Amino acid sequence: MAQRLPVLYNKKPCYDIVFQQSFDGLWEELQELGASEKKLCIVTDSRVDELYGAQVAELLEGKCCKIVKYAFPAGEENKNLETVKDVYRYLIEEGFDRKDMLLALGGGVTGDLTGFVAATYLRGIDFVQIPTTLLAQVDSSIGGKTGVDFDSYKNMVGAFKMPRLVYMNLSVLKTLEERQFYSGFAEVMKSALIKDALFYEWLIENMYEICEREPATLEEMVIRTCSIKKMVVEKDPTEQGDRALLNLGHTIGHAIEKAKNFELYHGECVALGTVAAAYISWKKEMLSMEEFYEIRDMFVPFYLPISVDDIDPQEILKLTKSDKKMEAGKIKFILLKKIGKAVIDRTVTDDEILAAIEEINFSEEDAHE
Ligand SMILES: NC(=O)c1ccc[n+]([C@@H]2O[C@H](COP(=O)([O-])OP(=O)(O)OC[C@H]3O[C@@H](n4cnc5c(N)ncnc54)[C@H](O)[C@@H]3O)[C@@H](O)[C@H]2O)c1
Ligand SMILES: O=C(O)C(=O)C[C@@H](O)[C@H](O)[C@H](O)COP(=O)(O)O
Ligand SMILES: [Zn+2]
Repeated sequence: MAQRLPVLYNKKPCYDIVFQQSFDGLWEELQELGASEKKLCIVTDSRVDELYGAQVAELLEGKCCKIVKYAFPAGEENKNLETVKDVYRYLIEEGFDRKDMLLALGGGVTGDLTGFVAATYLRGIDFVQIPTTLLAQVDSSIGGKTGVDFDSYKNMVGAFKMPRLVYMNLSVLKTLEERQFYSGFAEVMKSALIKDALFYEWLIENMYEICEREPATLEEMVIRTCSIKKMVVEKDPTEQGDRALLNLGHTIGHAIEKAKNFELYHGECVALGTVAAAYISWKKEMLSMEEFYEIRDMFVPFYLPISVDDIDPQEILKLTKSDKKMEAGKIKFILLKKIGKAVIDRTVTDDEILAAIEEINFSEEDAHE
């Protein structure tokens, strides 16, 4: 029996998150959304297409009006308006109208991009999230933040657009590359750090099983992380307030992602940004020194970086201040009071940011320690 978490939007039931171990239950779920009468377009990236594209298409073949597929080249560098335009053109050629539906099959790049196409094509068309990376399962497929990068600014153009369904086949996590798996784990850690100290303890206790990708452990981990995200986005769907807590590690993280030209993955940059945010929290006497080191060192067994080489602190500062989180000239920073409790802070100074960047700046001395 599939596990299911309903998500509310403006206090009304909006969509379900369905947890399965295969794609077998997908058609049944789509049928509930009237898919028999619709054209469906699977939007995916080249890598996921190779792995799962045919399997998902075959499953839906002959059941809906028409099933087509659009695959774009994998990678963050393609999460942009050019790819969006390519998808629009394909949908027009295939005669998609407002009653039809898009299926985002892939990681966060595919989900963000397809969701944005769904928000804007013909002023809005339904879409379903079928997340296939750990990151997309625990974070990006839920909550309706969609969008693309613009001129290398992260997520600069976007829309809130709720999916009609989030269908997770947890078994696909076994084909993820190590680095991608641990990149997704950074968002798991983030969720525990901002909201759930007990879950954080559980992650430590289950470290071995998580790294081994033991299916029952992964299932519990994904469901618990999704429950945190559900709780946050239900209270504040359009980030007027506390949803910003989900941005822990992202303020400096997005700056590093851009500065490194997407060489480092999103979750890796979130890990670095979280260490920096925890450092600022310690220096502001919000977080104890012990907790700072505890948080920093917790990333290490999950192969996540806690320092980065070849960065220019002044450039990172500049990029941090050009992210979307500026309000009336002040950066909205997410800091930690303790493990399991984050707060929004608007008092972080340039010097505090620079000191935090220095803390994560890899130096020759670190190499000899
Ligand atoms: N909308 C949100 O709330 C939200 C939340 C977090 C992150 N994001 C965004 O998500 C993006 C990162 O997502 P991501 O880390 O999933 O990256 P991604 O979508 O680029 O996927 C990473 C790589 O894994 C491959 N892949 C996907 N599923 C696979 C599988 N099962 N087996 C093997 N390979 C597979 C992909 O082809 C790709 O090469 C960033 O753009 C970030 O900004 C959005
Ligand atoms: O869902 C949210 O809200 C988040 O902030 C989740 C983040 O993990 C995600 O990376 C998001 O895309 C960041 O949003 P942005 O508005 O800072 O671009
Ligand atoms: Zn993120």
